[in-house]
Amino acid sequence: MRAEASATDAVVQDEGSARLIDGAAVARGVRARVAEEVARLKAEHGLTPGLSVVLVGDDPASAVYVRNKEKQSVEAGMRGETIRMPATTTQEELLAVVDRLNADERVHGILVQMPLPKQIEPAAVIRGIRPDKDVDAFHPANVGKLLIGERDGFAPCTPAGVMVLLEEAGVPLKGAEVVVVGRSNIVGKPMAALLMQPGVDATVTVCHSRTRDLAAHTRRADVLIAAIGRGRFVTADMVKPGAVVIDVGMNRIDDPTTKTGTRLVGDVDFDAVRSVASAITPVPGGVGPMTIAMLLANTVRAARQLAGVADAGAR
Ligand SMILES: Nc1nc2c(c(=O)[nH]1)N[C@@H](CN(C=O)c1ccc(C(=O)N[C@@H](CCC(=O)O)C(=O)O)cc1)CN2
Repeated sequence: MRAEASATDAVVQDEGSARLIDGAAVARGVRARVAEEVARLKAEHGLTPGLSVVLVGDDPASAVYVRNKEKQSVEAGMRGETIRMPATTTQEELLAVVDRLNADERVHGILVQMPLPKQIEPAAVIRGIRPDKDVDAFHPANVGKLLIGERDGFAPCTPAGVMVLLEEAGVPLKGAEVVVVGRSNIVGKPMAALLMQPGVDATVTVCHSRTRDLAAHTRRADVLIAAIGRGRFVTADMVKPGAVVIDVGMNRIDDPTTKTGTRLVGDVDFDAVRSVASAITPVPGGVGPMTIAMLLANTVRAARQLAGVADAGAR
């Protein structure tokens, strides 16, 4: 199966402003392809892909993401489970659970939800997950494989989702100037690696909080990817007219006009940038929904690889 599922209605256009890249619609397409592949694996190989998510503590946002991961994996026909552990869990206790999942043949994908409580070192937990079940693709073995282009590893879900959005929106990348703002291990760095892959062939610049004259870099971008974690950081004057703008940010800000008193904004000043860009992802409804869709796609691939079943799309 190819994750680059064909989705209808990926792009919506309003007069006089940038096309909206509809991540929710593209994610639905990816999930539909995942469900088809799960049905095939069950029927032809008696194989049910299994995803186990571990949630430590009671971060309210994490609880929502984890619930959606289980719900969407079950809807796709997979075996989905959530293991909930208290906020007082020690690193050893968490590693013991990870070890059990590593050894469980019904489990093909393991994910430990981030952030973790302070007493637990995320790097130690990530290293504890078997690389061939590491569907988050945070393990150094998968990071390395991505960088050197070994295709049996996994790509992290959020940047992999951005690649699918760009493809669905028909954005040309070969030789294009792509500027990534943000250098995190989860988004910025793997995003740059995916864009540099042979066959994609973008020219990539990675900027960050210490970059001198950031706007001089961002204004050169044909495709600008904002992943710096600061609300509405990218303003209209930082964007080249006609650029494609992908907003990976998710920042909750106070808004007394809403029922909850807060609102989600991206790293891009959406209303202003929309009148300069040619296409843009909204927040919410842009990159966010792709994260879980790509997690399901990675889990199906893990199941296939662990069982030695060929990719139907590659036959
Ligand atoms: N182990 C991991 N932990 C975390 C990851 C991850 O990929 N692996 N990413 C984020 C959280 N996350 C998934 O875990 C995630 C974030 C956002 C969305 C999403 O669909 N967002 C919606 C808006 C949701 C809202 O209203 O709050 C959107 O942007 O439209 C899905 C998954 C950190 N932890």
